[in-house]
Amino acid sequence: MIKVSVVGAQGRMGSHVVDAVNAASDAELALALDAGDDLTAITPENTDVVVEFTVPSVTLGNVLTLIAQGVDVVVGTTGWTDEKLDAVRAALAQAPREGQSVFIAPNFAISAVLADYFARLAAPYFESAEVIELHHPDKVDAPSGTAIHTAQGIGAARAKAGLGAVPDNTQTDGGSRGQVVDGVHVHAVRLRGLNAHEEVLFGNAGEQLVIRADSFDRGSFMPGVLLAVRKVASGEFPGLTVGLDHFLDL
Ligand SMILES: NC(=O)C1=CN([C@@H]2O[C@H](COP(=O)(O)OP(=O)(O)OC[C@H]3O[C@@H](n4cnc5c(N)ncnc54)[C@H](O)[C@@H]3O)[C@@H](O)[C@H]2O)C=CC1
Ligand SMILES: O=C(O)C1=N[C@H](C(=O)O)C[C@H](O)C1
Repeated sequence: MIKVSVVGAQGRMGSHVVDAVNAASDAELALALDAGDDLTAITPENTDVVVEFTVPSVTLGNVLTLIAQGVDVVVGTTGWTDEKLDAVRAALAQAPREGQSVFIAPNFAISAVLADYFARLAAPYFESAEVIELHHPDKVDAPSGTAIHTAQGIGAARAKAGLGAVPDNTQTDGGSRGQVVDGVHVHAVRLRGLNAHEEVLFGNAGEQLVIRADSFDRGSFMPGVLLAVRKVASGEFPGLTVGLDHFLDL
């Protein structure tokens, strides 16, 4: 049995993870902690893997504390920058247990992971590319971590293919052109009734490709979370891994 603790256990995602762990035949719930709880209660004696779904402003601190506690961590919280990822790598290099793992996924839903993957494949073939993400209005960050990751992937694929800047003759902009991430415009919609959705638009003269992923329910993230827990617990992924695509045979 994999002993799993959940940090952010009272949140929208954390509470689903608690239920998913309780329902899994190969995992058991250890501690379920939330804001104000002492994370040093989590130790290698009671926990193999911690699942962390909190808020962008606290996740790095939580992950550093958990690394120092000697446990593996699966992170779904957004807000990760290159600097923060470097801080995790540095902490892992000093970790108390050999082969400790941290896994961070911008998105655990298979539809979103594949949309992101397909977007990277398509990117070299189109002059224009834009990303639209659409979420529930209780989300605290914009654009979504997934949209940033998708735009970064498109930007890297365009650069590798030698594509220049996307065509755009906008002369005035009050903010409607969105946030530019690695040369790709990213737009965020917040609408009651939505959960988590992303559309990637590619354009050439006379043609368009749209890749869309819709997550209608938070249950859609749980198979990916449990897959990550099992992969991390296997000990085959020491160090920092980012993205569920690493665990899929793509
Ligand atoms: N990677 C993925 O597939 C997904 C990622 N997310 C991301 O997960 C994060 C959480 O999303 P939700 O569950 O919707 O948010 P939420 O606001 O419902 O839950 C966050 C929870 O974290 C708790 N918390 C705050 N500070 C804490 C601390 N210092 N220590 C422990 N717990 C603390 C809060 O009390 C709350 O219960 C967001 O960054 C969101 O973007 C959301 C859905 C899927
Ligand atoms: O806050 C959410 O809900 C989600 N957050 C993640 C993100 O910002 O990409 C993943 C998914 O989009 C749901």
